Amino acid sequence: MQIGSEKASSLDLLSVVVASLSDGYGLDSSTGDAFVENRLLIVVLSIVIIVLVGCVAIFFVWRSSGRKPVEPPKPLVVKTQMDTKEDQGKKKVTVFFGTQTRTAEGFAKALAEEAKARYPNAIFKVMDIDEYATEDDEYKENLKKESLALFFLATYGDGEPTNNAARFYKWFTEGKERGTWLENLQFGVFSLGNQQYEHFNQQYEIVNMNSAKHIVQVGLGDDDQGIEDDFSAWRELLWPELDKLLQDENETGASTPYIAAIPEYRVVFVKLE
Ligand SMILES: Cc1cc2nc3c(=O)[nH]c(=O)nc-3n(C[C@H](O)[C@H](O)[C@H](O)COP(=O)(O)O)c2cc1C
Repeated sequence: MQIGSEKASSLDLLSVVVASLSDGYGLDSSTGDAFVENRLLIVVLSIVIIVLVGCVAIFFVWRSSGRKPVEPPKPLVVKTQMDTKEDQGKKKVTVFFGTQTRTAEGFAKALAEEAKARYPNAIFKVMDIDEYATEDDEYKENLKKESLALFFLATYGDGEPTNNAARFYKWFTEGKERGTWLENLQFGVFSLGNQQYEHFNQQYEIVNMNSAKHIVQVGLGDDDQGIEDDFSAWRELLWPELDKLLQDENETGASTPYIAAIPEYRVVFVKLE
């Protein structure tokens, strides 16, 4: 074999490599020779593998270049109740909740459900206060459009807001000109807390806006005593106020939504022959 020769072919080189490898692994010289003799087969196999790998690579390049760039998913448009035609002209009430362990959320939903039955001509929308606005400016723009809102806000730590109300709290307490754009907003607040804490129920203060009007006194829910009862008592104060705001003039009373169906009878006298 002409290793030193300048004309040594690549096949010779390969044979040498295979032969030296076989030596290194303790194969005897006859086995090594067998490898060398089959070098053509090895080279052919190598070429086949290289061609196959190349084809696969070309296929993937072709496939990816032929495809349209992946578009980012379109934001999910949530069809709110306000979007439908039959809802237009109806009065709208937004029920916000700021919660950590979901008590406030449960109260907000329970109230909205009962209110829907009482006031079929109004729309009640329950909102996680964090999801109400993605940008701080959106709070202002959205709140300007509200006319009636109910807030269920729990207090944590040293009178701090819940995580989902923290952004709203920061924006609201740092805001300067809220007086002007909240002129049209009427609202009610049910605050959730526990009197064992020093800063009992402080969160309601964040919605204690000057220009906006409380439709009902603030409900102070005390988790230490029976917050469900506090909620029920506050609800009873709320309904008469909502009656005034949401009941149609021709409605007799929202507290009696059930109308009994009275069957009609007709008496027919039959003359017997
Ligand atoms: C860790 C912790 C801290 C709390 N801090 C306060 C507080 O500072 N003031 C208060 O009035 N209540 C405080 N509470 C009571 C909660 O506000 C009360 O349990 C409320 O009902 C929880 O409402 P949520 O389930 O909607 O989060 C605290 C409760 C926990 C567990």
